[in-house]
Amino acid sequence: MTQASIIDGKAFAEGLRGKVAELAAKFEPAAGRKAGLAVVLVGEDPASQVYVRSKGKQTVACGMASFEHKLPEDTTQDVLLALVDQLNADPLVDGILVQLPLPKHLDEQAVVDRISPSKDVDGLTPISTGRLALGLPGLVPCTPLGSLMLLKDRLGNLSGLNAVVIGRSILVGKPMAQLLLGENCTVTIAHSRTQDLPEVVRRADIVVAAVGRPEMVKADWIKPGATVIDVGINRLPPAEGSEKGRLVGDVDFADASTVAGAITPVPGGVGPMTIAVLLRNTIVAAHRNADLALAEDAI
Ligand SMILES: Nc1nc2c(c(=O)[nH]1)N[C@@H](CN(C=O)c1ccc(C(=O)N[C@@H](CCC(=O)O)C(=O)O)cc1)CN2
Repeated sequence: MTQASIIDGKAFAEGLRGKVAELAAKFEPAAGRKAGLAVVLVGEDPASQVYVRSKGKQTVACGMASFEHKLPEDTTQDVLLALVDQLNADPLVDGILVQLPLPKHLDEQAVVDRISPSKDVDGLTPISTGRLALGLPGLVPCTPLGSLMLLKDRLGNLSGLNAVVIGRSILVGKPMAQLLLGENCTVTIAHSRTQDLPEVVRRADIVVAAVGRPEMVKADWIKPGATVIDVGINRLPPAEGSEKGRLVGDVDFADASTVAGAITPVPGGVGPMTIAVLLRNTIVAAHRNADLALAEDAI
């Protein structure tokens, strides 16, 4: 039985952060200030708190300024929009990220829409989304861009490959499909209403799973030798006697590894790329905002 090679997102992310740090070190004397990232967290969601803490630490470790804004769970839409306006106007802030999901009473899309496109390091505003769809340069959502970087590093040219993206979220599925289309893949977006999903996935040279259903994709869904990118991060219920459940992806890793050519693990695959690409997008935005040249394709 063959065994898939493991795509090490943690190591790749470390390399990317190293490149960001080099650029940030050169940016500071050229611009007369550090590149800056503002992260907004509303409420007490434990996973979001961990991600936001990690973002702050990694921003500072790369030599950029981190501005953290923590708001209570009962924050009103008006207060949140006023904070986004304030960050849009702040010349020390190059990138703004509102951690998702927001508490249910808030209108997520309206908040994202308020972010200035020049500071949209999450790539979620209508302008960024439209530019991606048109194939124009812009800021691209972090998880899909990180997944594409891993794919290109593993496979080189993706042109002509069949890609199936499972999931159609704004954060991952849709932008991922656009990025793969931009690489001349033949792209299928599968979702909860797709008929005979295993059969659709079996045609794919590249599978990107982003549905949020623990270990849904099995070995017999995978074309032998396919490259599998697992975007899912699901915490299983804790086993008896332990406090925390195991973290698994949307792909049954042990099972799919017997058929795939290469596969990302969870943890240590796509997850670490999400924050590394956020830092990459921040230094890119900083150069644009300060009118400094940067070879964006090189990072
Ligand atoms: N505004 C945004 N909100 C959210 C995004 C986003 O890109 N923009 N993505 C996710 C959460 N996320 C970052 O915000 C994120 C998820 C996972 C990881 C990560 O490194 N995961 C580790 C495991 C971590 C653990 O033990 O729990 C891994 O996979 O190895 C980083 C960032 C939703 N919200």
